[in-house]
Order: sequence, then C-alpha cells, then structure tokens
Amino acid sequence: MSSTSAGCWRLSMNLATTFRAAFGMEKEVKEALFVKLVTDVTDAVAAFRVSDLYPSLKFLPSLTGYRAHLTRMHLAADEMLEEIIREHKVKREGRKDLDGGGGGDQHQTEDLVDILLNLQESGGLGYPITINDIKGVIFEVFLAGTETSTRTVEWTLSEMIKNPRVMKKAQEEVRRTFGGEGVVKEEGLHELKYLDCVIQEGLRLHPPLPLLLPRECREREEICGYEIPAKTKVLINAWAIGRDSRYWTEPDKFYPERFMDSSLDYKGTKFEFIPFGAGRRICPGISFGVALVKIMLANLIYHFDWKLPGGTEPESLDMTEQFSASVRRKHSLSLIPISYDAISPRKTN
Ligand code: HEM
Repeated sequence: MSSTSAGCWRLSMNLATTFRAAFGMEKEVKEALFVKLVTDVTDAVAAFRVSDLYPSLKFLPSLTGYRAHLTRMHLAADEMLEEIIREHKVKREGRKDLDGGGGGDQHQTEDLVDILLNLQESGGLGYPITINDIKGVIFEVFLAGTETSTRTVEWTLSEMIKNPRVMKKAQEEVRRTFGGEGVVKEEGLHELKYLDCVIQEGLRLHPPLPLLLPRECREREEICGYEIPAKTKVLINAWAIGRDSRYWTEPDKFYPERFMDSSLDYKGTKFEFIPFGAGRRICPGISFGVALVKIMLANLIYHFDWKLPGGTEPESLDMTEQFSASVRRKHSLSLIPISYDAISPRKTN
C-alpha cells in the first residue's frame, strides 16, 4: 500500500514486499527491477502478436522485434537471479565461518533461495540440481505466485467495498473470531467460513489468470461441432465460464452465499469454477495462495474500516478491468482506512 496526497491509501498491493520476504533482500532498486520484470513478462505473455496468427512464418517474431524483447527480458531476469544467488552464497559462507561450519542456527535466517541451495549441496532430489534449475524455480514461483495473489486480494477487497453488506458480514466474522486478541492468528483462519466464500466469489468473478495457461491439443478433437486439429494452441476462458448464466444464477452479482454448502472447490474437477486451472498443469500453489490471500484480507478488514475518498458511494466504485495475462484494475484502488480498535471496539480514526 502507498499513501497519496489526498490522505488515502492506494492499494497497489505490494509485490516488492513479497519479494523481500522471500529473497531476504533490502535494496529497493532490485525490488523495483523485480516488480517491473513481473509486469513486463505478464504483459508479454498476453500481448497480441501477429506471429500467433501465422505460426508457420518462423521469421515473424524476429521481424516484429518480439524475439529481441523476450531476449532482453530473459537477460535482465538472468542477471538479477544470478546476483541473488551470488549474494546468498556469500552470506552462507559467512555464516559457516561464524559457527565453524557446524550449522548453528542458520535455519533461523533461511529463505527460499537458501533452501534450494541446501538441496543442491546435499545432492538434489535423486538427480543433481543445477543453478539454472534454481533460477527457474525462483522465477516461476514468484512470477506465478505474486501477481495472482495480489490481484485476488485487490479484486476481492474491491468487491467487498462495493458491497457493504458483504463487508459487514465478513468483518463481523473476523472480529468475532479474533475478538479481543488484537491480531489475526493463523491458527484461527479455518474458522472464517464466510471469508472463504467471499474469496471463492472473488475468484469466480475475477480469476487473476483469465485464460489459464495455454495448452496444445495432442490429437485431433471435435468440440461442439468445431474441429480442433492436433497441435492447436487452446486457450480456456475461465473468466467467461465464471460468468456464464448457464451455470450461475445472476452471474454478475457478487453473492458469496452461493458457495455456502456448495461442493465447488479449487481442485478443478468441476469445470464451471476453475480459477486455479485444472488437470496436470493445475496451480501447484493453491493452498499457499489461498492462505496468503485469506490472511491478508482478514488483517485488512479486522484492523480497519474502509471508505472511498471524496464521498464516493460504494456502489459507484469503478470496476473496469484491464486485461493482460492477468486481469488488473484499470484504476488503482484508493481507499481511506479508519483504524479499528478490536480490543475495546470503538472507532479511533
Ligand atoms: C490466489 C492465488 C493464485 C491463483 C488464483 C493462481 C492461479 C493459477 C492458474 C490459473 C494457473 C494455471 C493453471 C492451468 O492453466 O491449469 C497457475 C499456475 C501456476 N501457479 Fe498459481 N495461482 C495462485 C497462487 C500461486 C502461488 C502462491 C504459487 C507459488 C507459491 C503459484 C505457483 C504456480 C505455478 C508454479 C504455476 C505453473 C504451473 C505449471 O507451469 O504447470 N500460484 N496458477
């Protein structure tokens, strides 16, 4: 979140914070570079390209400059990951020197990169792990995990602001559950059943990856009378499926109660609800992603009441979407937080 001159908070949900937590780095320049890379790569994946229409014309990506653009991003990402790994190696050597190579309490300061380096040192997973493998894992996890979770929090909070009835019900649940404890505790999150439904409804209307990941058809198929030749690139529109009136009553309405006592889950076996995809390429970060989103939202609505700046009425909150590989808000979400004292409930502003 960042503050604006108008005294409200802009929820440009912070990819940089996630980056710092995982890589243990503090240099803002690198955070900024990482955030820019995530945005550029996401946009590059989604951008319309003439070469997609003529895949047999292999020279087109070079001619249009797309290949050069990808190469530049690849080099920038590689350089950044190289440096992250180098810094971690230097720190690890320092730690080993300090405790005479005995291991000591090094686990206390370990992050994802350390864990992958440990795994590499101890011989891998039955096969050796290369530095390129480590770079690939780091970049994929953070590319796939940050943008998606961020967008889910942003859209779900937007929907709650636009629907004060839902906000009130979710807030009552969180504040009842954590009452006078003053903090949202991870152990109690499973009790927030209504918030679960709110998140599901947020993901139905705003799946952060609206077209999932592209598939290639392995053999010729016929679907609804259309012939799909082998090797066709197939895109699945999870966004449209989530708003299809054949499967959802009042599909455009934000109504979390529709998920109460429903058998729909995130496993991708019921195709009307596939915000995490389905099949072999289903998101491997579902549990982590949902927990992350839930703890962020629970904290935001436990500690604060929210209102729109300039006396804007909740129902007129602009929800225009901007489509890329992920769906972002066209206009960032600017809100005024009113701090809420959960221990002795009284609005303190
Ligand atoms: C609310 C949060 C998230 C949503 C909505 C989400 C959604 C998705 C979707 C739709 C896909 C493509 C699946 C398909 O095409 O069938 C995907 C892939 C992926 N997700 Fe997530 N994701 C989230 C969080 C995370 C997190 C936190 C991580 C990692 C820590 C993660 C890691 C991945 C990876 C590595 C892939 C690529 C899998 C592959 O290439 O096969 N995701 N995610």
